[in-house]
Amino acid sequence: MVVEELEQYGIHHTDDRTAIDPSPARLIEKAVSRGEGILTSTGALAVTTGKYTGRSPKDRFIVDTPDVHDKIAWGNVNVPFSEEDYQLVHDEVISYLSERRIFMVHGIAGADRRYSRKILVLTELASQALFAHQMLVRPTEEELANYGRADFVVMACPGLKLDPAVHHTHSEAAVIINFKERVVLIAGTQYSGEIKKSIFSVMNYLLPVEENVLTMHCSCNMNPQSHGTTVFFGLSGTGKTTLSAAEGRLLIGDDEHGWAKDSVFNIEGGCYAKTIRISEETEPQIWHAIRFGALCENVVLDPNSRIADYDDDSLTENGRVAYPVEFIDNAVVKGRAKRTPDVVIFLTADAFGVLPPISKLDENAAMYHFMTGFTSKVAGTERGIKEPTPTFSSLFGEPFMPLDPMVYAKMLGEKIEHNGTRVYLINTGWSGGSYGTGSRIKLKYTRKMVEAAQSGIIDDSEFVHDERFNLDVPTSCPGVPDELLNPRSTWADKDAYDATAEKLAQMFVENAEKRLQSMTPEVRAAGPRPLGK
Ligand SMILES: Nc1ncnc2c1ncn2[C@@H]1O[C@H](COP(=O)(O)OP(=O)(O)O)[C@@H](O)[C@H]1O
Ligand SMILES: C=C(OP(=O)(O)O)C(=O)O
Ligand SMILES: [Mn+2]
Repeated sequence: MVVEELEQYGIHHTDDRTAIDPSPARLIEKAVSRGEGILTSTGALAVTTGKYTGRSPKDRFIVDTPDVHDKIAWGNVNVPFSEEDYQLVHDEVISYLSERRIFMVHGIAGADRRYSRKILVLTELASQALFAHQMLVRPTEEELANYGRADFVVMACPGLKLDPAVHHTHSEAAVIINFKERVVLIAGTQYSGEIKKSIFSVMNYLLPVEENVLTMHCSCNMNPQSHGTTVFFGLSGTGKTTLSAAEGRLLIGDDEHGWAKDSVFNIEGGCYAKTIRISEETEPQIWHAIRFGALCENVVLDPNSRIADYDDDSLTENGRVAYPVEFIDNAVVKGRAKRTPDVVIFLTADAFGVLPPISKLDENAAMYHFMTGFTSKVAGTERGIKEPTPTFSSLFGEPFMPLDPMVYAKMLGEKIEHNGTRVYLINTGWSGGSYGTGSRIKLKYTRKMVEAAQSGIIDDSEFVHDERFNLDVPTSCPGVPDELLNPRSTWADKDAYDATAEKLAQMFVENAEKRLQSMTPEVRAAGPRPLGK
């Protein structure tokens, strides 16, 4: 059976210890007995991932085959890889896996079964199999019995180091997506984020092209009474995971969703939260999800008590924990809502400390900011990022989007218009100065702003128009000090604020000129307008 199944994917397996869909308990026992990891004091499995503790965008490739050649937005993000080189790496991966014990996880991407795809993950590590099991949508027994051939196969070999001179990769690591063969090859990196984000990239191609479903880099939660849903777009570190796990809301998912004509659904079955400086007080739900069945990556433990020190960044700022959605008390285990989002929130973490913490966007401003995707990358999630770095990333997720950004932007624009969705821009970044002088806006205040946007009460505030950023800013919000809502008032040095704000407004304009040629004049006019002073 196993041998036959693997043969379908070209693996002539000789090791009879292949493990098929072991339970989390068995995977954890295996991982511990093989020395892959240890248990934390709360029962989570803890591993370290070596050199790669974050995603490695320079090592990510898409195979340039004729069927996708004209559809992919090739460039720095979607880097082409030749079919010949793919074959070389593929053969290497196949012979590597053929000689080893393999862990197989039959998973699903897409909680709304009308749009789901079967994803088979093959990995050499029990701990990565645990990750795949907890992070993908878990098939029912019936679905497992009728699984058949997978739609996509992910082969993860963290221990296989490639040779750039031979394999024409960027380094010893590579993540290579092949839409023709329906295979993802991962070599040389153990950071599990590569598994989930490569599957996301695959879905970001398949669902818009084959199903007319908009895929989004966002979290999603629901009002338990009205069932109204909110999606939170945002690049890494802006607060998707943190803010979607909220008291009094039902969690749908923390990172990847589809928006169909009559539903919004999680692409995954688990969450992948940052652990750095987490506290029980500010993030209680995530805190309590760090338990047996969860996988911690690069979290520092006391050698004897095995108590985690979440403040210790000596391994990385990007410590993580992966857990199934049901580890959050109030999760929608089915992973979908039978209605479309009422509220869209764009999260940005502005390290300049000059954008208002909340503003309301009309349709044109929503399109402008979706196309622009401004934030500051925080340390750790991507290799090489050591401190907050301003960046523009279309759709708040360019690294994962294989198609032209306009494809997704048009779909979102139509959906927002059709649904009458309210859109807000929320800055979870700095206040009272830039990174270094100011401080990060307090999570408790951001949560209040999110609640006010969700309930709509924020719309009852007075609004002032910030001329420079061209944003409508409320002057009050329940539970938030008024002065916090106007960033200029939080800076002691007003001249410094003006100069910094002017610089950022100018960066928006330059970005639009360079990268967003396809914006309509109305959309472009909705962006920042430097005051020239
Ligand atoms: N005001 C705030 N809003 C959101 N997150 C905040 C805020 N202040 C600090 N943080 C921290 O920033 C990080 C946000 O990361 P996360 O929620 O994992 O983002 P994402 O899921 O978008 O990558 C968390 O570590 C959180 O504790
Ligand atoms: C896992 C990731 O996602 P996020 O930081 O958005 O949670 C990542 O970007 O590697
Ligand atoms: Mn996240």
